[in-house]
Amino acid sequence: MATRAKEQEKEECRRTGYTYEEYKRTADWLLSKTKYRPSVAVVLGSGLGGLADLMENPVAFKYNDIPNFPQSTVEGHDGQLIFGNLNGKPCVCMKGRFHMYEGHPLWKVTFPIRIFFLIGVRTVLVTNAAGGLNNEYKVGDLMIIKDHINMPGFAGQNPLIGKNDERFGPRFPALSDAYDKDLRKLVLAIGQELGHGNIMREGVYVSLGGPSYETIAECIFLSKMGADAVGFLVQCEIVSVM
Ligand SMILES: O=P(O)(O)O[C@H]1O[C@H](CO)[C@@H](O)[C@H]1O
Ligand SMILES: Nc1nc2[nH]cnc2c(=O)[nH]1
Repeated sequence: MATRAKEQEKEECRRTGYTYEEYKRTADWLLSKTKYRPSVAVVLGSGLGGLADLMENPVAFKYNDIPNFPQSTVEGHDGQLIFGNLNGKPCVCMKGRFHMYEGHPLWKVTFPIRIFFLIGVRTVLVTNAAGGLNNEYKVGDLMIIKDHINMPGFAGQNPLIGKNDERFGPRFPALSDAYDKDLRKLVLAIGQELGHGNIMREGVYVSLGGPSYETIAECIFLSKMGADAVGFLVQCEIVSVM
């Protein structure tokens, strides 16, 4: 690797985040390239990228082309940010997300959420492929997250570590209502209306760092702790802006 690139990588590792101006630069770049001004963002996890193909009049940006944007390295995560209309409503979709196990620090994993905030998004729907822990769940069930257990947080890994910028939220955000009650009710009601009531669940998501999946002993432990499903870091995306 060239010396300059190496130096840049080291510098990135030393950081705990971008400056507000750096986030703003990315947000302004996107706003200058599209006329869409979405208030809703959807993060599409493994196997769920197909939703972006339903967007009308899409305007797509490869993550590589967006200033400061991290790169997707996981199979099935396309690495595109797509603006367009979903059912007539302007939305922005992330086709592919970032994970800690790819080597990204958490402030980079959550980078797009701060960009969404700066472009005017106020509702974020986060999706992900997770492992079921609740014995009553079946393969293919859809669980709405009502609360989470942040295991990496117990070990000092949190996207909010570092100097706090109040423009993104308080130093100590309360998480007793991290997942909007009305939105959860709405998703359940729509699921039922569409005839999917039999696969709809509401539960607690526990996040681990990955990439190795859980042992049987770990699944028993996580389930006893109160978790219904397990995956690799979704909730940290939620808390990066409060
Ligand atoms: O939907 P995504 O974000 O890819 O998440 C799930 O899928 C990947 C592999 O199973 C893991 O990252 C897991 O958390
Ligand atoms: N951590 C984790 N992620 C998953 N994604 C899909 N299945 C699983 C699983 O069993 N565990």
